[in-house]
Amino acid sequence: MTNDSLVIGGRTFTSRLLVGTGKFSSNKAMIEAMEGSGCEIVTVALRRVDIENPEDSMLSHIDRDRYLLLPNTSGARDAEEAMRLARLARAAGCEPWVKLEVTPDPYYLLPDPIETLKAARILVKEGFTVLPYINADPVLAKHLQEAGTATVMPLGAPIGTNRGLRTRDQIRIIIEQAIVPVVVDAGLGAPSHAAEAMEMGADAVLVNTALAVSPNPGAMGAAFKKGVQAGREAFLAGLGEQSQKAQASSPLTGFLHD
Ligand SMILES: CC(=O)[C@@H](O)[C@H](O)COP(=O)(O)O
Repeated sequence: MTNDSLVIGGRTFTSRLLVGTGKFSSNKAMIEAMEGSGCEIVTVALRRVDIENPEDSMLSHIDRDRYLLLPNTSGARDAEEAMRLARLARAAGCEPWVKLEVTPDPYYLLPDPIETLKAARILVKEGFTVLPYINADPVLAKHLQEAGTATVMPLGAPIGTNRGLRTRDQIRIIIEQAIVPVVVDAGLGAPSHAAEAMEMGADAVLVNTALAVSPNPGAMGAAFKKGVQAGREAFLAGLGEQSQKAQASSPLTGFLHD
């Protein structure tokens, strides 16, 4: 497929699969997953790394000429904390891009819509390219886009649950109304989940846990890559409508367009 690039914040990407770097058993496993997936954007939790230290044991493994490092504010419990982390990353020389996550509830890790919107408005004004992680709420997604976020990132299911597209109907509305790329993030536990999101018209997906917990992260990354590509190609090709009633596959009349 040609000329089907993903544009986020004015930058063009070939891959529609973003990868998270948490929970891997080793840096080697993380790199294998990244390479297998063909991703171009990797997100890193600012709380887990020493962003100011190029020798940081995890960061030093990521080739920044090859991957765009997308700092995330995972662990932030309110807007202030998230903004502090984002500014810290920029001050340390990272690109002014941030995956904005505000998750006050440690049990379900569901994002706080009010604090996320508050932080997004301020960070956009400060010149950040903001990619907010949200529950699959179409009204919130609209507010964020109006505030100038570069994407919206609705969750398929809570982080780390591998439960797939539990929020399917809401994501469908977000996609229908979106004016920025929709990146389905979190809970995608199998390549088929990623394919389903892409078939619906999502612009990209972000996956971490499914790769990190696989005994073979490189192969799982490659499997997700294929799932994303297949879903995208099916979306562009145009899927048939679903119906309740059976419709014969071999009608007795001639070709539809004779
Ligand atoms: C790494 C990251 O950004 C996660 O917060 C993200 O939401 C991924 O979720 P999964 O681990 O469920 O793939």
